[in-house]
Amino acid sequence: MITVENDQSPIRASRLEFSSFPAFPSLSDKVIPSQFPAMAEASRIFHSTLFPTLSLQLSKPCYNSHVYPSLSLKKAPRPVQCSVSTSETKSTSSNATQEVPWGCDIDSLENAEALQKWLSNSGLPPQKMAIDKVAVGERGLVALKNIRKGEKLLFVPPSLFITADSEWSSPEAGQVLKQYSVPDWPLLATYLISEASAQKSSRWCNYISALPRQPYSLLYWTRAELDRYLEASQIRQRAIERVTDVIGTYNDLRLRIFSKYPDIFPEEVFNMETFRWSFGILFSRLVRLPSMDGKVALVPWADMLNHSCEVETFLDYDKSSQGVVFTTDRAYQPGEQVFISYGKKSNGELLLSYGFVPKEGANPSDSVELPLSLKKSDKCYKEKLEALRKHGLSTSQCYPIQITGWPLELMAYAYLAVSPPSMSKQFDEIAAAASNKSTIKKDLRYPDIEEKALQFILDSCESSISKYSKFLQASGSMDLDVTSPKQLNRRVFLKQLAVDLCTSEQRILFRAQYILRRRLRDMRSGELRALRIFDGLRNIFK
Ligand SMILES: C[S@@+](CC[C@H](N)C(=O)[O-])C[C@H]1O[C@@H](n2cnc3c(N)ncnc32)[C@H](O)[C@@H]1O
Repeated sequence: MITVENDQSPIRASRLEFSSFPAFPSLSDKVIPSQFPAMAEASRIFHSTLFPTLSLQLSKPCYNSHVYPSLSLKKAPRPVQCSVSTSETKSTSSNATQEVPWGCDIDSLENAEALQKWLSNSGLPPQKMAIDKVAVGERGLVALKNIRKGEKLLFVPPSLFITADSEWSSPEAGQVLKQYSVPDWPLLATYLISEASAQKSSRWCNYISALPRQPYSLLYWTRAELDRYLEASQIRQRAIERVTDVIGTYNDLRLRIFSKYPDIFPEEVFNMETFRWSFGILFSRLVRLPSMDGKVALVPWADMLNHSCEVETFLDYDKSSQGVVFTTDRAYQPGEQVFISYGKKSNGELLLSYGFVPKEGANPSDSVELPLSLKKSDKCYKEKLEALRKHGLSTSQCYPIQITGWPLELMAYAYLAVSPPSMSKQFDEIAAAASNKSTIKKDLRYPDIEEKALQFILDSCESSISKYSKFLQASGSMDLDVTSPKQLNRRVFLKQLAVDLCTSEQRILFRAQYILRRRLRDMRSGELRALRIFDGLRNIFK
């Protein structure tokens, strides 16, 4: 989705309290306005609606993989099994080459003119921008006139939104899905395929023809590509989970609904490839509109805007003008590309949903997931695990680190990991502080084990850093083993994205490593000084 309610993203930590380097104060519960509701929300949909079993599949839960309440299909209370092979199966290996028979290549302006014409005939007011080829994002909206800072733009009326309430070209298909109370995301994914297959008889024909034939997102990376290029990054696991969710969603729809109505949902049209496409479109273009009670919608025209980490303006429904708008936070001159923000997302999240990585250092919201684990050899392993489980956590947790700090929950987890048996009475309190769900005081201090806790985080950072270094060193010689030029181009492109991501994630870890080493050095030299003073005093008294 185009804009995400980033802090509430299902994928990313919600409501983390960050402690910043070097003083560790906490910034808590900063809620950021949402625009392109993207990927994050999708995962919430999967986990919370159709597929109650999915969240249980995570063997190594990331920090908030479990935050979504579960709702289920009214007519299908039985849990759904999603079987996804983690090897390079047909469904994942062939996805790089298979394309749907609609949409277009976005490196050209094919179909863009027809889209603009259709939009103005369908109620889009005259615009100060037009679709054009751009340096960032291939196609985008470019200013036709001077645009002032603080100006409202777009005004896309609700009649042009695609929502869960939109009319179907095939009313029977819509009725069946409503009868099964299919949640918004799978419903919209099915709707898009249904309308695309209706071609000219769909009112969205011009819109669909201008959508990318193959949206950029990690949904289109094969399992082998994820393993090869993203081994060092936790985003690999998130991408696998997302692919699993999409395949599970499709299988669930097929088993429960499509197979019962083969005339309405023929497999030639409603299949894994078309669902990969429609979910790819939703992940990269769906908008969540806070001023419409969080309704999700595809908003033609608005979804031609590309993201910039430097702007802080989001799409939303404007009640006074009754349309989707955004307010510019800077001026634009004719010919300049106009940007919005897709939300405060890390580079990994941008790659996951939108298929791009911002330039190094350009994203102030960038973060990296640091995995932490309890040691199996810990004398209190069982007790600690119990305390963690009680608070919805596991022996392995990922916490996001930013260039400016890390969440207080991470420090709490580290305290728990290094706490000795004599602290067993505090395990519960510490585990609660390590969870983003609990509201208890997070800023714990245990001076006796602080050094050990910091060393534990440092060790985890260094172990992650070495994985990134290994990949980055090896990446230079990768990919020379392909035979076709097309395959080579694709690999070089994916590898570059992975190198950019890994470089940015490693950079954050280097910063954390520096801060941790400095703190440990200061603590140790302080201890040494105290010891010397103590020895000095002892000698005097002798
Ligand atoms: C909502 S669409 C924006 C319109 C899109 N460029 C098009 O031609 O259809 C989101 C997609 O635009 C591209 N995009 C957006 N912002 C970008 C950026 N800053 N850098 C590179 N690609 C970007 C990505 O392909 C992303 O999946």
